[in-house]
Amino acid sequence: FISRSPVRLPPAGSRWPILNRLESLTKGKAILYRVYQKQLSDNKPYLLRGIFGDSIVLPPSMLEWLVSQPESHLSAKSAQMDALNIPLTFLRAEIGLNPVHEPLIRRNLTAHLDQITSHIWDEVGLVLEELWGQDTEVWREVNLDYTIRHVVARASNRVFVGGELCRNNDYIESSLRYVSRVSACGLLLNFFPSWLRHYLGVLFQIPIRVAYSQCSKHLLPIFSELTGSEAASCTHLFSSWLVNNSKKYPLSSLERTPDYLSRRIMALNFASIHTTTLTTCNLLLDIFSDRTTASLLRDESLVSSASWNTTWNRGRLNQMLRLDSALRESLRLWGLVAKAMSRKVMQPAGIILPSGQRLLQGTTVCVSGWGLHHDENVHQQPFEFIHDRFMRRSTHGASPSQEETEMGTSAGHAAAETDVNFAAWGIGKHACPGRFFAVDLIKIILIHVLVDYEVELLGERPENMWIEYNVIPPPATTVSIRRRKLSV
Ligand code: HEM
Repeated sequence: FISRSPVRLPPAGSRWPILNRLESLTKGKAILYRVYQKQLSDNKPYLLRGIFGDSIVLPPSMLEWLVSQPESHLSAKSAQMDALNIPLTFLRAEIGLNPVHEPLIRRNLTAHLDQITSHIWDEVGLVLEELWGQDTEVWREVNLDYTIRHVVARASNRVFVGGELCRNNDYIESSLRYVSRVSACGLLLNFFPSWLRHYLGVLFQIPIRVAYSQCSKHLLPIFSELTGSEAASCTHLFSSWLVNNSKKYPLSSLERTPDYLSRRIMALNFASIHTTTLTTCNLLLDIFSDRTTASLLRDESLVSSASWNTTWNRGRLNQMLRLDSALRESLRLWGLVAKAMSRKVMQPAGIILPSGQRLLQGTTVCVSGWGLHHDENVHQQPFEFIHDRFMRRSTHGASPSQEETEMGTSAGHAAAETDVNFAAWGIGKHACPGRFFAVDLIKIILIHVLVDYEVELLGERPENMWIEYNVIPPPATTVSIRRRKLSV
C-alpha cells in the first residue's frame, strides 16, 4: 500500500511544536538517541523539530535508500545551501550552485597529498612553535580551540594559497573571522521565517562582507597574477589548479575573475577550518584524558620517527595504525554529524519513502548519526573511547602489504573510509571530498603534539556541548603544555 497523500509523522519529542523546538536546544542528544532506539524496533520515520529548522529522521534501514536517491529527487546541495543560507552568507550564490572546487578537491588535492605532506609537516611545526612556544621549563596554559584553529587555518592555506600568504597574520585572522561569521549568520538566519530571511540577510551580510574584503585584499593580487600568466605554474597549490582548470569547467567569464576565484578559496576555508579544528580538538581531548592511550600513541610516533627519519609521505602516515584508529574512534564518538546526511525533497510531487509515506517538496530528511554511531548492536561499549577499536590487521597478526599500507586500505577501517555504520564523512557520492586531506593534516598535528610537547593529562574528558542537534568540544577548554627537551 502506497499512500499518495502526506502522512503525519510521529514527533520525535514532545507533542507541542514549540516545546519541542526549545527542548532541542538542550536535549538534542537525548532526542536523537531515543528516536534511533525506537526506530530499531518500529522502523518508522519521525518528525524532528529544531530551533534551526525541522527535518524527518529516517530509520537506519532506509539509509541505503537515502544514499541511492538521485540529486534531482533528494538533494544534498540544496540541503547544505538551506542549512547555512549559502546564497546569502557566501555573498555569491554561484559559489554554492556551481561547486567546481569539489572535483578539484577530489582529483587534484587528493592526488597530490603525497607531495604536500612534507609542506604541511613543516607548516604545522612552525605554527605550533609560535603558538605553544619553545620553553622546555615552564608549563603554560593554552586554549585548545583557539590555537588548533590557527594551526589548521595556516596549514590548509599553505596548500590553498602558498607559504607566503599563509604566514600573513592579517590574512589568517580575516579568514577565521569570515568563516565564523558565515556559520553564525547562516545559523541565526534560520530563526526567522524564510520570507524574512532575504531582507534580514542584507543586514547579516555586513560583517561577512567586511571580513571578505579584508581577505580579498590579499587574495586578489594572487589571482590577478595567476590569471594573467599563460599557465599557473605551481603544481602544489589549490589556487593554481583553480586557475588552470577554470576553462575546463563550465564557468562563466564572471566566475573566472579574480574576485570569484578568491571567493572559492574562502569557500574551501569554510569547508575545512571548522570541521578539521573541532575534530582535532575532540581527538586531543580523548587522547589526553587517558594516560595509557597517550603513551601508546606517543610510542607509535617515536617508532615512526626512528624508522622514517625525515621522510614525510602518505606511506608513513598510513603506517600509524594506532593513530588512524584513534581518529576514527573519536569521529565515531563525537562526529559532527549527529544529524547526518541531510537531503531536501526536490520533486514537485514530493517523494515516496520505502515505507509508503509521501514527503512534500521542500522537506528535509536525515538519519540519526548519533544513534548510528552509538548503536550497541554495532559497537560494544558504544559510549567509551577505545582508541584501537578500528585498528587494522597488522596488530592482530599478519602485516599489511606495502601497497595496502600506502593506500591505507589494509583490512579493518581506515579513518577516511566511509561505510554504512559510519556517517562522519557522509556516505555515497556526497561523502566529504576533503577527508583524505583532513585525515593527513590531523595526524600531522597529533604527531607534532605527541613528539614535541608534554601535555598534562586531563583529570577527565571535558563534556562536549550540545547546541540543538550539533555537538562540539567546549571552546573554552585549556590544556597545560611545555616543549619537550630534546633527548641527546
Ligand atoms: C575532519 C574534517 C572534516 C569533516 C568531519 C567533514 C565532514 C563532512 C561531511 C559530514 C560532509 C557532508 C556529507 C554528506 O552530506 O553526505 C562534508 C561535505 C563536504 N566537505 Fe568535508 N569534512 C571535513 C573536512 C573537509 C575539508 C578539509 C574540505 C576541503 C578541503 C572539505 C570539503 C567538503 C565539501 C566540498 C563537501 C561537500 C561535498 C558534496 O556535497 O558533494 N571537508 N564534509
